[in-house]
This record gives sequence, C-alpha cells and structure tokens, in this order.
Amino acid sequence: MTPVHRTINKTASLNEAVEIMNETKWNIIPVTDSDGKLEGVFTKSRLFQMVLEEKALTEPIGAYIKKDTVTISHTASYEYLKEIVEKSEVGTGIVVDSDERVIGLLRKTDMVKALLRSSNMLKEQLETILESSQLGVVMTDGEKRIIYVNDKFSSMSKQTKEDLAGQSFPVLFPKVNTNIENSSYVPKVSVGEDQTMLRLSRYKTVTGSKGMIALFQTTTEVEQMAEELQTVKNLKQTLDTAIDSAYDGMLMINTKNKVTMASPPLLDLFNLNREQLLHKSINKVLPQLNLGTVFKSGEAELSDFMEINGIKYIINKIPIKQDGEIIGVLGKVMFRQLNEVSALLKKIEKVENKAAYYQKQLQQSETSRFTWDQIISNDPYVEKLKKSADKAAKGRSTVLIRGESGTGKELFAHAIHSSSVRRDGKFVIVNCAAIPEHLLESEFFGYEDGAFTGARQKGKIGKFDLADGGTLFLDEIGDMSYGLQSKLLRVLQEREFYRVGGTERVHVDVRIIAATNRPLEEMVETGEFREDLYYRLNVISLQIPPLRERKNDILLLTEVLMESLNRMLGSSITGIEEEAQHVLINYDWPGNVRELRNVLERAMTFAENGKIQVEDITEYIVDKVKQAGNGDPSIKMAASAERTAVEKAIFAADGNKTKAARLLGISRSGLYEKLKKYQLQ
Ligand SMILES: Nc1ncnc2c1ncn2[C@@H]1O[C@H](COP(=O)(O)OP(=O)(O)OP(=O)(O)O)[C@@H](O)[C@H]1O
Repeated sequence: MTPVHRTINKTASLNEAVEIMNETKWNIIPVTDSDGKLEGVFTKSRLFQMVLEEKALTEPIGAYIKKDTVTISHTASYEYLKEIVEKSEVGTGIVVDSDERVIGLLRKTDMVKALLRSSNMLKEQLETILESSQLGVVMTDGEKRIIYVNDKFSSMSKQTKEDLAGQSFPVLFPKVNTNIENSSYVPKVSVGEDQTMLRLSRYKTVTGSKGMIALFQTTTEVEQMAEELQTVKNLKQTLDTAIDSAYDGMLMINTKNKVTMASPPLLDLFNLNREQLLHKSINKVLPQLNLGTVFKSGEAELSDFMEINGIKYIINKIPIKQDGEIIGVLGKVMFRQLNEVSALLKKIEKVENKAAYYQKQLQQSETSRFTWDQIISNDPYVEKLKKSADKAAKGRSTVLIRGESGTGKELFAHAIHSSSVRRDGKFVIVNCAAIPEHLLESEFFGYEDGAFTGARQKGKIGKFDLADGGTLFLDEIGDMSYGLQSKLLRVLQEREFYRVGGTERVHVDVRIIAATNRPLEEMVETGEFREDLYYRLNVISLQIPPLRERKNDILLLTEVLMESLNRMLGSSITGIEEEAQHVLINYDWPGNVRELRNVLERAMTFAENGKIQVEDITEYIVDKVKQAGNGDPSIKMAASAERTAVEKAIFAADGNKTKAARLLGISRSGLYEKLKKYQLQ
C-alpha cells in the first residue's frame, strides 16, 4: 500500500490537482470532505478531459470527480484482494481505516504482489506438511504424468524426485485402475519393498483438466497402529473391569469439570444412573464432592466425613497428571466399613479425652481435689456423715474411714483435707496395698544419701516428709504389714521418725486419715492388725454406707456422673431410658459408686441418640437384675430397705437403742430382733 498523506476536496482547482499528481506521481487523488471521509477520486483521465474541454487552471475539479471508487478496508483479507484483482476493472483501490478515513492507495500491481507472497507462503506450508507426512504423496497432471512426489514416496519407491517427475502413473502402477470418477481405495499396492494401501482421488488442475492425487500408507504402519489400538482397547477393558468391580466408588472428571467415568458403587451410593452423570458438569450433578479444588491445589486431598442417606463417606481426591500437567481428577469415594472406622475414630477421640483428663488429674495430685459439694447424695445418713466429717476436719485427730470398695472413702478424705486448716498443705496418698512390703518403709520414711549401695545413691524423700504440714491419706490400711504397723504407730505417737539409713530424728506435723474396707476388729482378734494402732486410728470413725443401701442416690449420682463423663469423653449423652433406670436401681452394686461410674462410662460409649438404653448396659448387670427379679424382688427390696432403716436410726440416735427404736416406731425388743437378723450388733 502507498500511504496517502495528501488529499484534496471538491473545491480544489485543476491547477492544484496537476501539482499534486506531478509531485506524487499518483494517477489518482482521493477527494475527501471536511471530515476526511472519501467522496470520490480525481483521476488522470478526468484531468485529460478537463484539458480537452479547455478548462481554465483555476476551474474547481468538483464536477469531474469519479464517485464509484473501489475502497478496501485496511483489514481486508487476501481472498478479497484476489476477488478485486480478478473481477474489478479499477487499477487502484483506496484503503480506508475503520472510520472510513483515507490512509492509502493500493494499486493492482501491489495487490498482485501481496497475493503472490501469500500464495508462496501457502505453498511452503503445504510442502512442509506433505514432506513431513508419513503418507507417500503423488500428484499427476491431467495426462496422468507425475508432477509432484513427496520425500516419503521417493524413499518408498527408491527413486529420486527428479527421476519420478514426468513418469506416467499408470505405467508405474499398471495394476491400479486409474480410470476413476472421484476417488477409489486400493487395499494392496507394492511400492518398492513396501506393501501399501492406496487412496486415489481426482482434482481439478489450473488448466481445468482432471489430475490425480495418490496417498500411499504402508500396511506395517497401519498394522502397528491397529495393534496399538487393540492394546489400548484391552487396557481400557481391563481398567473398566477393575473400576466396575472396585470396592469403593470412583469418579473421574476432566479439566472442564465434566464427568468422564463413574463406577457402579458410586452410582449406587448417590442413586444415579450413568446417563445422569457422564459428560455432565460435576458442579451441577455432584457439587458436594468438590473435586475441582484439586485443579487449584495440584495435590491429593482427603475430605472430611460426609453423609448421604445415613451412609458416611470420605473422598480421596487424586490429581491425574500427564507430563506434569493435571489433565483430570480421580475421586475415590470410600464408604464401606466407614461406620466402623468412624466408631473407631470416636473411640480414639474418647481415649484421647480420657488421657487428657487423667493427665490433668495427675497434675493436680498431691493437692486435694474434692470438697463436700462434690460428694453427691440426698441420703440423710450420708448428709449427716458429711456434717460429722466436716466437724472432724476442723480438729487434728486421726480419722478412720470405713466402707466397701468404691463407696467414696478417698473422696471423703479429700474433702476433710480441703475443709481443714491444712488445706494449703499437701494431700499425700499412700496405697498401702499397692506398695511391695520391702519398699513400704522407704516409701514412708525416705532414705538418706548413700543408704543403699548401687544405683540408689541419692536420698529419697518419704511420704511423711512430703505431707509435713498437710495430710497423709493411708488407703487400704488393713493391708499394711504387721512390722510396719509398729513403725507407723511410733510416728503417730511421737510425730518423729528416722529415715532409712539415717541417724537423725525427723520431726513432722502430719494429719493422718486412714481408710479400709477390711474388718479391722476381726483382724485385731486374729492378730493380723495391731490393737494399739487400731485404737490410735479409730479416734473418729466414719462408716460410708454401700450404694445398695441408699438406692435413692443411684439416679442422682447417675445424673451427676454422666455430666462429668460427658466432659471427659467429649460426648453429649443426657438421658437414660426407663428400663435402663430400672436396671441401675435394682442392681446390687458390689463395687458401689466406682462400679456405677464404670458401667455408665461403658454405656455412654455405646449409647446412640443421646440416651442410654438397657442394651448399652453391661450384660452381666442386666442378667443379675433379671435373676433377682425371678426370685422375689419385693421381699428382697423390703429386707434391704428395712436393714437400711435400722442402720440409719442407730446412727441418727448416736447408738442409743431406745431412741433408735422410737425413731423407727418399733419396740426396743423389736429393734434387738432386727439387729440380730441383720447382724448389726
Ligand atoms: N458420693 C459420691 N459422689 C460423687 N462421686 C462419688 C461418690 N462416691 C464415690 N464417688 C466416685 O466413685 C469413685 C470411687 O470413689 P473412691 O475412690 O473415693 O472410693 P473408695 O471408697 O476410696 O474406693 P477404694 O476402697 O476402692 O479405694 C470415684 O470416682 C469417686 O469420685
């Protein structure tokens, strides 16, 4: 294109036009309006016309403008130029921009040059394609003489391109029928040593005659491709079978988020058929799976637990990569046995909570942790017991707590310490039954540096030392050896002791609370327990009644224990069904509150829907209650209640039998009978 920097308007004079033509050597000048838009052209022939008509040089050119111009957009295609070159008589086109403003002139020679450039480019592209093709390509003219072959055909036929040019195709391939209308397929044609398949087609040459294009494909290549295709088919078949029989649901999407594969278990789980899923956008059909996130992260991801129709599932999302690029995502939906997995996870969570709970408790050891408020009971006897114990706590006397295992003896000991003046001192627990005999002494009194040879060179602080200024709780005192009983007695009497291997007296200020479920009186009689120690310990004695004798406490304790167990287990079980309540009330509870707590913990682990049901309670307890019910439960219950009433009356009357009989509304002799019956004397 020749750029146009000068135009004229229709008022311009002939003289002006001549000057421009002379200066620019253009045969045509674009005429524009005041906006620069094309109005027409002033051509050399119009100039000659004005001269012939003897127009003055000052004459305006307006009347001689040629209006039917050929305009060409600056973005015009080669196709359009070709059309102008072929069809238009006009020698020069005016190039305009998108606002119709004149920007250049395009002469026919320019157009032809441009077209030539483009067709050369096309030719080069075509040749590159043909030369790099795996097909042998031959072209003939209308006389079936070869005018072109590509490299592949030349190498197949083992002849140079120059040798092949001009040869007659029917002579070269005498067995091939070349008298065809449009195209034909010949399955077996030999080219050199190659067996080929031939596709023959007709095309129209520039001269209008019908030439031929022959495409040769070697059969070994086709066979190889077929083989590869078969392998791919087999692979696909294997993959399909594997996916169909896979245990988990599987689903694949491509980069456009379209589902490309879905396995039967997945269809079952989401209650969909293949048509509803395949080729559909995952964001529309199963948005909840969120598979698309993997395209962003590029990493495999595992989802949280999800739930559909009561079935829990998790999705493993795996990116499918090819040459480092993600080309899709595989979603593995695992749902079988997940309920068990989730139950297991729940259990693990509970165990973790429990561990944390116990850890906390451990941290708090050596300080008392319970007060009277935490001893739960609405039994009047226990209430009175708490009051007495609180009074005892204020003094410094030794307290002996009696009661069956799990009745809360340790709890009482804690509360006594907490409400005593020693509450800021340590609360040290020694379980006399748990420490081996030979270690008890050093546990109690500690030992000096070098008291033992070997590893235990360094001294050790004993429990008495530790509890100085505080309380020493001797649990299971009935299990203490006779020998140690003497030593303990001495410390209780003298408030002083010697460390093992030590020569110095150690003075301590310790409050002793002892507890046992053993019959100390009998043990004194049989010589197992020192009588003097018994009296020393038995200054204030508290007898905690077993749970079966305060049945009213069972449901109250259940409620409170469930609250603390919920905190410990991280659960939210709040209710207990009536039948289950019945079992708890009617069971004998030989392990007392501790057993109740354990039974509840187990039941809460299994409970569903926030309520404990009878099935959640340990089987042997339910069986026991049923067996007892088969005897005469009402008689049993009445007897138990009577025994409790007698015990409570005696306690409330501070052992005064006349007062107790009055409280019970029976005669003194009647009371004696009952005391005998229940062996309470
Ligand atoms: N009245 C109560 N209120 C709340 N919890 C109680 C009560 N009595 C006992 N418990 C709980 O029961 C469990 C057993 O209590 P504790 O250890 O005090 O019993 P124990 O009589 O000392 O048992 P053992 O003789 O076996 O050592 C503890 O978890 C305690 O918190």
